[in-house]
Amino acid sequence: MANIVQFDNVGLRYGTGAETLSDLSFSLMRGQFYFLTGPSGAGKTSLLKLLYLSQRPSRGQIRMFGEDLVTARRDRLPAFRRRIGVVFQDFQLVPHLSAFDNVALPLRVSGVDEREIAAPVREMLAWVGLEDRASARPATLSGGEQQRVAIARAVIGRPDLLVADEPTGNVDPEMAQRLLHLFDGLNRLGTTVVVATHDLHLLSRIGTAQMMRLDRGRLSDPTGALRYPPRPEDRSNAMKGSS
Ligand SMILES: Nc1ncnc2c1ncn2[C@@H]1O[C@H](COP(=O)(O)OP(=O)(O)OP(=O)(O)O)[C@@H](O)[C@H]1O
Repeated sequence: MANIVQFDNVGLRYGTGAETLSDLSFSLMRGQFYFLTGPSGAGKTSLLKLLYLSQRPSRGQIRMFGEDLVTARRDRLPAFRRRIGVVFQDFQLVPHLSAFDNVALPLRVSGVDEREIAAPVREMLAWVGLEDRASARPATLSGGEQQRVAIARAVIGRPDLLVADEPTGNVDPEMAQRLLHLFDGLNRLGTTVVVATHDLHLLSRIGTAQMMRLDRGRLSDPTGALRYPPRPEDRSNAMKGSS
């Protein structure tokens, strides 16, 4: 399995304060599902911001899709971003666009023919239970409805990497289950999925998911599964397991 993201000794500091994230070294594998957990303030959103390129690290190296992000030219970043679907904690819907046009946005940005946009957008809105609200502006939608529009927008372009920040925080358990099913389906098509959540109930739903746990800006990785390169003892354990 190829890795799609690799962090080496990454740190993030906002302004002149202490580091919010420290010594992050891990890789994310293509087609794998990850849950990111940890207490409030541990740095989950900050780590996701590094993943969806809204923050640059203060130190260390990040490789994504085989390229070094830290040294990449700024004009390369939009091309990277088009490969990443993001469900923001505060949704970040475009206020003057309808639910339909918000969901259509990634397809239009990627230059998909206008005649090929309506069907998938309607299908996606139906999946998240909003087929009747296609023409509604975000301000007229409830928090949970806005969240579902945000999710539909994040997944419609079948991104290589999906990053979701508490994507089920505003919906009931039944809808949470349905949305997770959507992520799972996308993951089965090859998208690497990273979901930050406090919802322990969700974690048990994807049996193949790996856990990433942040505590005060550091990743605890008891299994060594995220470590790159593997520690010698992980390598020998893996060899023992395969014999
Ligand atoms: N733009 C910023 N400027 C300064 N400090 C920030 C900024 N964003 C986050 N922080 C600080 O970084 C730390 C980690 O915040 P972050 O939002 O990443 O945590 P979190 O694990 O996502 O929390 P929660 O679960 O409550 O959403 C917090 O102490 C926060 O105050």
